[in-house]
Amino acid sequence: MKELKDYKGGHALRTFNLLDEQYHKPVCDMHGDTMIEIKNLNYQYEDGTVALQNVNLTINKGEKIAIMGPNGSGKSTLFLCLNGVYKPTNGSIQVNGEPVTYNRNGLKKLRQIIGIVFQNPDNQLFSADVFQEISFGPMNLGLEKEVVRERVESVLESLHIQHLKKRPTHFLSGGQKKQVAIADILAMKPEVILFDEPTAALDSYHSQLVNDLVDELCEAGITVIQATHDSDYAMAWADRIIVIQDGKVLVKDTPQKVFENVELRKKAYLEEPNVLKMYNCLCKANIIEQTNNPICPKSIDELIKGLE
Ligand SMILES: Nc1ncnc2c1ncn2[C@@H]1O[C@H](COP(=O)(O)OP(=O)(O)OP(=O)(O)O)[C@@H](O)[C@H]1O
Repeated sequence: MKELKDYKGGHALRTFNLLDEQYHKPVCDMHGDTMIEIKNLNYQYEDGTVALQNVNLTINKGEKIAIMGPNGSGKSTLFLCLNGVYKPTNGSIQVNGEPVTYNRNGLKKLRQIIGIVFQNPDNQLFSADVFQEISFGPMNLGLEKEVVRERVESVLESLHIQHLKKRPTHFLSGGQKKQVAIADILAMKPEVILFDEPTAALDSYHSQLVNDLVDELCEAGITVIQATHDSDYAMAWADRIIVIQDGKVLVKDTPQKVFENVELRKKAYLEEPNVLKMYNCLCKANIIEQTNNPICPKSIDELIKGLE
């Protein structure tokens, strides 16, 4: 069993036990194996709104993907298609090489593989108390009561929220609801987790908790796809950024390539990451020689280390 680092200040998620029966996949270099293949995906809402148009994407196992784009560009709709809440109007989605089927069994199988943490936890939590809430998914999988209990306890412990176990879900604070919504999904042990703006409405302490958890999941080999408006975070965290606008994929590339494209940033209302601003200033002042260092580091920490 591999254990991850203890968290700064000892306050956060403690260790997340990897490679126990928690996850199916061992920690290894899984990049390169296709996890999700989306072909010509279109989605139109009942009122006629076309939310996704001709989306083509390949997402590899273990990849860290940030989905960015202005409000209303189609990020949440894409997530809901990936989790089978919406059936594409046209096009197809393959997961682990198999096309998604929209009957009961097909959707059950899909949701075991792909979990979604909704932007607003009130759309996700519906059980009377936290224990019941987190048990719901594993119970639905038909697991033994004792196995379900163990899974719930383990997830509560990993997230450091054992104290919430008996609390009514509707009395929880926004940050606590978000943690329980994440626990819901972890208890299902998915291979892919979709986080729809996971730190929106969280204070900096709880944002850090969520970001630390995401890092642990990635280290465990889970494929994580996050919708975010935070350029600094996406620059530092993502392997690739997919930019969506008006339901279409504008670009899918490394964070550096995406953010260095000034036209694209303007078009998609993406903020310039601070590290890139600083890098450009240092290049202009000849403190960094751009010819020798043509790629902007992903974070200010890395940039400073490079100057030492
Ligand atoms: N239930 C619905 N019925 C009709 N149109 C919808 C519905 N839900 C979303 N839309 C529309 O679909 C488009 C894409 O919305 P979506 O929520 O996917 O965008 P988003 O990129 O996630 O936005 P945000 O960054 O604001 O969360 C928008 O034009 C939105 O108004």
